[in-house]
Amino acid sequence: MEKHNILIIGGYDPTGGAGVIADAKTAKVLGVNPLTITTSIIPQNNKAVYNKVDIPKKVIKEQLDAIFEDFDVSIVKTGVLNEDAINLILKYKKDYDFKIVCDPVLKSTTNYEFVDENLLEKHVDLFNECYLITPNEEEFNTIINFIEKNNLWKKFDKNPYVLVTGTNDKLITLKDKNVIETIKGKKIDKEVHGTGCVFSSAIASFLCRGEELIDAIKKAKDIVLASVVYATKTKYGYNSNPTYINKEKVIKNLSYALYLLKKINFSLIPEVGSNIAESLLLPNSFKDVAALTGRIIKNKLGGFYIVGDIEFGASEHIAKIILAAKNYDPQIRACMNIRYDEDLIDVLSEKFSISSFDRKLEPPNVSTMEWGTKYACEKFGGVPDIIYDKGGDGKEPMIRVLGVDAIDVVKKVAEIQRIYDRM
Ligand SMILES: Nc1ncnc2c1ncn2[C@@H]1O[C@H](COP(=O)(O)OP(=O)(O)O)[C@@H](O)[C@H]1O
Ligand SMILES: Cc1ncc(COP(=O)(O)OP(=O)(O)O)c(N)n1
Repeated sequence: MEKHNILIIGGYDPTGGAGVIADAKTAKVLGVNPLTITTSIIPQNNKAVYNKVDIPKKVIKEQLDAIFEDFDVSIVKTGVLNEDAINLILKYKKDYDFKIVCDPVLKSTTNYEFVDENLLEKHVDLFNECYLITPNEEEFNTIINFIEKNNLWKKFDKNPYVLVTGTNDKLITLKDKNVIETIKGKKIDKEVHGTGCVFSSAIASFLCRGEELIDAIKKAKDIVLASVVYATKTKYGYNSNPTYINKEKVIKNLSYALYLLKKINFSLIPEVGSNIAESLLLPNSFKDVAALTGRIIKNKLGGFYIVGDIEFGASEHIAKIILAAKNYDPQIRACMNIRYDEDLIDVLSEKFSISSFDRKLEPPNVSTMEWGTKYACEKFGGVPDIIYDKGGDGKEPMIRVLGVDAIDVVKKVAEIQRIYDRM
């Protein structure tokens, strides 16, 4: 029987940017089986929420009965709820041993109020039974003020964890509010629909996989950051896109990229050899970048050898290009250096975006790759497909191909090789 079942109970956002669809996408990306119960249909998009139609209590109960009759559920993650849904969850909590992660969605990013004071008081009954509550700072202050104003602390005989979310997230317990841990984050300049849903369902999913709470939160932070970086642009905003980029994914991409490279007659190999690298999302150092421990080098038969293994921290040179490029486009995580050819560059401009730097302009005491990549990206106004330089004292001219992952880079290299072979 499926071990990792998470039951998501929340509202239905037809765009999939938030609500049970966003939660289910997140759980699925994390290898957890998403069981979902819809409490209300909420027609909306990134411009506005247009309605909220509650599902009848009988139908919510039938969904619960059907699931618990056939599945073991270790974690229940809640989003937009109504009073009937809360009463049923509390009833089931008495009969089944599951932890509740509650994302108290009081209002939407587009300022639609999901919860009035009567329903907020009902939420207080639920909070007491939660393992973790994940309000953003505004929701947290609303909840605490409401409990204080209505003298509702007497309803709490338990002390649930609360993660007050923001750029940095603060883990406390509800009653004594001592800070247990602060989880630091990176803010991307983008307003994305559904980040609260993705974050809380990612935490719930990692808990479902057996992670301890603080580890689950830290790993979920990477997921929600990726959901922002890879968010889907819509007419009025961005929809969250839960994405899991971990070391396993990076190594798999590089392995498949090398498999593809062996399928082409790759001959654009520089004297110093080529390397190909891919990083984790928003790498902090070359240790977050995987590459070949050796090189791709020419053999005497006009082909090439792939020397070494794929390891994180294996290449500082190519890593510096990716580390610099990420500041211009966080989706660019891969790069490969190939042989420079002047005639080729002229032709490539018809198919690829290109920029360059001149080593003669390099300031003293800088990393050439870091300075050169920044220079080329500034000149281009982003990250181009290709960055080249014509070499310098004892330095071979070089073409560097950049992309969203190693597979993307090798596909570009294959096209460049086809163009070169036709010249
Ligand atoms: N633009 C962003 N860049 C990076 N992280 C973000 C961004 N937007 C939201 N997050 C993260 O998603 C989580 C939930 O976002 P938050 O704004 O706190 O809640 P909500 O979206 O429910 O208002 C937080 O950990 C926050 O850091
Ligand atoms: C059905 C549904 N559930 C949750 C939300 C909240 O989404 P959003 O407004 O983007 O807020 P966060 O998920 O970022 O807290 C919704 N709009 N619809």
